[in-house]
Amino acid sequence: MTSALIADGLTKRYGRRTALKDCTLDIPAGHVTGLVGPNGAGKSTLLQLACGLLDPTAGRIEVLGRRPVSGSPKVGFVAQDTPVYAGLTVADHLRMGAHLNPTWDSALAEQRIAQVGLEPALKAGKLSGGQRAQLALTIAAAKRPDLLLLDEPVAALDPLARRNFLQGLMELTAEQGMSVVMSSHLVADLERVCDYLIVLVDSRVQVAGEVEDLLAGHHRLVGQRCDTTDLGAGRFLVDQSHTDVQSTLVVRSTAPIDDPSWQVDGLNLEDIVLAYMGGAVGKQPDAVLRGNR
Ligand SMILES: Nc1ncnc2c1ncn2[C@@H]1O[C@H](COP(=O)(O)OP(=O)(O)OP(=O)(O)O)[C@@H](O)[C@H]1O
Repeated sequence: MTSALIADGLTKRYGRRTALKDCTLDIPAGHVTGLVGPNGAGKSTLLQLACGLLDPTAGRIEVLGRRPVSGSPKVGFVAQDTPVYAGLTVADHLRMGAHLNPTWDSALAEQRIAQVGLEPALKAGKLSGGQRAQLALTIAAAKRPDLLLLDEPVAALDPLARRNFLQGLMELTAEQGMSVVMSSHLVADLERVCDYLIVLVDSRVQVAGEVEDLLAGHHRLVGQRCDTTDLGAGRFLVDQSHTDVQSTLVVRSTAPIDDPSWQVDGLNLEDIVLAYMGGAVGKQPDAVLRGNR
């Protein structure tokens, strides 16, 4: 199997509101994928379509080569509010997980609970946000899924708890070789753990690809004020700002830019994400938009 998730023209509408529009993706298996975008961009909707909690309005989605089915043992899902049963203990959660999941790995669950310092007899309602997130991750991972979907798993965590959570996630992916798709607003965190990135803005995928390729393929160009409508073949404008004398462009390019009229610098992942989130893509003609995908 080579794809963890394929979407083709995937669209989800709630009544008249479009949450996801014409989304086309092919996420290779074995990656930790970051899903980033502003509030309301459609991230949760995409994850819920991927785990079978929602049905598409139009288009197609395939997860691990099949149409998503809610409750599949091959797919683990941790929802945005890391739901746990307040009246049940940590140990009760593990017993329930074992009862409900044919592929449950008790050793993994118990080892993780001990490792992250969760007291088995403690009721989940008494756990902190970070501990709840660790419990939810443990339950999802102990299913030994091939794909783990995490909806803003670290949003409520302090920096130390976040680091511990992400460290735990990296260990799990290294040990189990599973694919992960994780939404977050914290791009610096995603940069540490993700090797694939999707930027979703206004219900549309603006860019998706291997982090390494995105870093290599995006450039900041600074030079004399210019007309940006013609950047040349294979170059696509992502964002632009101008003063009276100077233009600063963020450009995606299929080849290195070797042009003495520009000062060309690399970008980090956060720069790239911000360029797409606040950038010129949505204001460009269709031809340029298509080129960006
Ligand atoms: N059950 C629903 N009924 C109606 N509209 C919805 C529903 N769920 C989501 N939406 C709308 O769909 C759009 C996408 O929402 P979604 O929750 O997928 O965004 P998101 O990127 O996850 O946002 P956030 O970063 O704030 O969690 C939003 O405009 C939202 O208001």
